[in-house]
Amino acid sequence: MSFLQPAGPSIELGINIDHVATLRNARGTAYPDPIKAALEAEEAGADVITLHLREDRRHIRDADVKAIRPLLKTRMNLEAAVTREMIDFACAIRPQDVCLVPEKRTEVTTEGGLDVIGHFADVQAAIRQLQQEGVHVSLFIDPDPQQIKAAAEAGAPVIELHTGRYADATSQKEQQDELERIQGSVLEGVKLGLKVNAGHGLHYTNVQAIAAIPQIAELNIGHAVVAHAVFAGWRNAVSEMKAIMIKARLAAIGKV
Ligand SMILES: CC(=O)[C@@H](O)[C@H](O)COP(=O)(O)O
Ligand SMILES: NCC(=O)COP(=O)(O)O
Repeated sequence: MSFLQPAGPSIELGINIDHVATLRNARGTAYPDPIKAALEAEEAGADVITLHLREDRRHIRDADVKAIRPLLKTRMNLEAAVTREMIDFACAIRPQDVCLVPEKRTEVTTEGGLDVIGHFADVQAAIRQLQQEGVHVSLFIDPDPQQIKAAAEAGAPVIELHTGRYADATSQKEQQDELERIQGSVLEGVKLGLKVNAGHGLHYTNVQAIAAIPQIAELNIGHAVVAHAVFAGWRNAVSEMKAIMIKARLAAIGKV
């Protein structure tokens, strides 16, 4: 398949359950239960369950990951920082997918992509260690051609493009510029033989343009789905997001 050809109608939804745990942790209760959220999300159409074990354990905890791993019918995408502790933990859990992400203790959320160029040897070693356990490794990077090239050189088969700047754009022009940057980066990634995913800050009215990029394989979405669930219910929030993504993809490739 040429990288200029549409990848097709298929686009997968990874539901990030981090902020179900944020709500649970806020009151130290056992509810809402991230395990229940993961299993119900699968029933509502999620193709992947994404969860980020942060170094400060502010939302997902080790016990959540361990409990959820054997119960999933789909795939687990564990987001982890490039540290000895996290890579060893991920190797012990052996999720289907691990996405290596940057992390700062004081950030409110993941502010940007992993600097693969600046931490090349560590990233490459982490990829190799995880691949020895049969894990598909993804790198969460900015839509930047140099970082994409470095990701391919480091041996990652998958990249996830950070869509935060697109999501946070404060003008139409800025959003359009960011969208074009993402579109160009998707083609760069595909040209290098990478599977290209995307995510961060996507919600029910900004996801369409990203889902419409035909070569994107998977979107990971969390905060907006948890927020919408307050009003719509969890399963509805998941299935509405999936339906919006598929509609946008089919329209983009002329199938509707
Ligand atoms: C890496 C990433 O984008 C997700 O893990 C997302 O950031 C989840 O929310 P927090 O950033 O609040 O952990
Ligand atoms: N990797 C991005 C992700 O998992 C979801 O991010 P968000 O939708 O919670 O911003």
